[in-house]
Amino acid sequence: MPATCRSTTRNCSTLPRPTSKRISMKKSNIPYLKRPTSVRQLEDGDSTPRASTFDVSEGTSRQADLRSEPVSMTSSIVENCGSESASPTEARDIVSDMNTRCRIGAKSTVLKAKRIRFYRNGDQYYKGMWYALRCDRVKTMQPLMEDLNKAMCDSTILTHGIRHIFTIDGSTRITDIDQFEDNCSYVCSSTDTFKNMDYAKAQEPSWRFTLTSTFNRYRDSSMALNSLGQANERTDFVFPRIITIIRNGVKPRRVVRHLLNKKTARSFDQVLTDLTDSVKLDSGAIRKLFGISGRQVLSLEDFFREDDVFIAYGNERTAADDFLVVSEECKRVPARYGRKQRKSFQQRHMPLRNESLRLDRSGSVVPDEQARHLPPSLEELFDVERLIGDGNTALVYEVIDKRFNDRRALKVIARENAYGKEALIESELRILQKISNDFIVQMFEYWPINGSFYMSLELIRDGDLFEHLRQVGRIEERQAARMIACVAEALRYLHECRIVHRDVKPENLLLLQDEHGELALKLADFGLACELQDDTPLTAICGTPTYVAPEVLTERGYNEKVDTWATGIILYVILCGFPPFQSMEGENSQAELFRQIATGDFSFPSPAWDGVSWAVRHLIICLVTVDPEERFSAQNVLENEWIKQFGEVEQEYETWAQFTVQSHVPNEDVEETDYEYFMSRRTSMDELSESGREEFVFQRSYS
Ligand SMILES: Nc1ncnc2c1ncn2[C@@H]1O[C@H](COP(=O)(O)OP(=O)(O)OP(=O)(O)O)[C@@H](O)[C@H]1O
Repeated sequence: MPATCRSTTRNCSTLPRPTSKRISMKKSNIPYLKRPTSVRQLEDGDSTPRASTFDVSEGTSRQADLRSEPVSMTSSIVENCGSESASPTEARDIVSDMNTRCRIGAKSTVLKAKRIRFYRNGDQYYKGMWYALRCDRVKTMQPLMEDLNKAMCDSTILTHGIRHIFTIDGSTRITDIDQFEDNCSYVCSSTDTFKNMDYAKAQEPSWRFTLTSTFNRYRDSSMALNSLGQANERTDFVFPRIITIIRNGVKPRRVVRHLLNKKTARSFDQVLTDLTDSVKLDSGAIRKLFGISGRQVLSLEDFFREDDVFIAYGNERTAADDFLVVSEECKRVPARYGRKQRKSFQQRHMPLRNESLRLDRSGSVVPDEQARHLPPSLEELFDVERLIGDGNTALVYEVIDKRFNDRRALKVIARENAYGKEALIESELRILQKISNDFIVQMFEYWPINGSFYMSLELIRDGDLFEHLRQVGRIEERQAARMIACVAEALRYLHECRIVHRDVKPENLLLLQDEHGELALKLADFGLACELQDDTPLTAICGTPTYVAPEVLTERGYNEKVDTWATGIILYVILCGFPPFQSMEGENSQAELFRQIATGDFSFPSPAWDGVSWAVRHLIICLVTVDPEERFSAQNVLENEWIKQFGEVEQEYETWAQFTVQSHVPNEDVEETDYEYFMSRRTSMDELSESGREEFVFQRSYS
């Protein structure tokens, strides 16, 4: 062995993990050789791998190298390797690799390989695989087939293995190794039927018409239709709809919510691309989608049928078990899946805890025990007492801060949930650091540790407004006025600071007793909050369906007024126990819900609203106003007579309010029973809020 090789071996084996090894190999104009498939094989004395594969997908620069230079060994690899660092295992592999190359260099100096590209029969999405065929090593078809089978087949692609190889035009079947020509492309197939297509024009799945299981059947029509272009795709059936995508894999699986509407669903292609980005399958692009009912998604319209929960696959196989939603996944999947169905929904009721729609903060499932285990540096500071809150992305614990012997809330966003959302979490932290107000939950400290985030917050002991409502059913006007004043105070402060909360809802309003023993509220969860820049309207679609403002859905651009819309919805809900906008289960509930929100069409049905003042109805109308310009601001709320008088206004004001409300809501069906109201409005729980558990239904009496 030449001296250079020996010294290389010694240097490489002592080096830690590489950072630039691959780059230096490229610089040396050596084609990018994959590590020999088996180190053992080399150590056993078979000093040269039969052939090395070149995966085109690994980078264009490598392909360029491959095409421009013949396979040869130069001492520059050896020298470059000496400047690298490698982990012990990797270093051993590198050494074997280098040894192999050096010995090759020593023995034969020049190795000429044929550079051949292999495609998969009928796979328009496969960019091909380069293969360096050294005829002195691969003398028959059998070892070549073995290599190709290893590199190109799996349980879903070419499942029967490669049995036939064709020239790129299908004119000839290759039966002898000598038939391969340098710089030519070939097609590998399991069957003897060649599929004629333009293999060189490989592209990522375009998703227009077909997916893999029906792939072959539809391929030709798909390609023909693709050429018609996106403009021809029908979208007249598109309406605002939230779909839930479950990533296939080990349970509990990642669950992602996605809003479809005219803007986000212009084409099947666009939806699949967006879903690929947010679902992040290990295997790359989404290639198959099935509705939870088992129906495969083959077109844009399939997203708007009865299924709104889908399982996403790349190249993985489907299994019946994938369609069963386990309990840890249920909290992010609409209630009707995996939970007991409600038998009756004849009365309107409070929604289930509402999940925020945050396209860019879709969470994953992290078991409580996992998040409960604090890192050592925090274990020194806190004793965890109990879990007090379970949000979309965070778990909140009551803890004792040992430094001050004081109770705090510790909000934990586990790494699994924080992954990819760091910027948003940091924005939440930035905003929380900036603000301080009596009506907002205070953050004291925070720690980003190993990808997880921990926030020490003011502890609010009496739970949240949602749970309170669940217990009491409805809140009387005097109390409601105090509560809404708290919300308005918090919002006035935030809006003055040019901050929009974007997720005001009962679940994010924490309860405490003020110094007079009255219930007060503090606003929490700034996970969706953002700062307004100049007068630029916000456009990101987020919020919670029951409370979301129409301008968010219609994507006209919005500002801080989305928070006062939500305040109006909350005021309505706390006074009667159900939200103003609801849609009927069994129909396309979200579409109906969003349609109602967009039109702002609601009323005060009897008997739930009997006995509720006209003054507060007037305030609700001023808040639940479709035009944000016309809608009350937080300041307007604080100046409102009903708020200022704690729900007990003068008769004169009440008479004026009655006149104004009745002229605004001329067709109010004051005589309706709940059931009649329900049927006439064709409303029910929206997809996110519908109750799958009886205990979440308000036990209200309308006497
Ligand atoms: N400071 C606090 N004191 C007491 N309980 C709290 C506190 N902060 C949050 N909680 C409880 O924990 C729950 C979840 O907290 P939070 O809403 O901040 O989590 P999240 O995952 O960011 O929420 P979301 O589901 O809206 O994304 C709240 O609904 C509330 O019940």
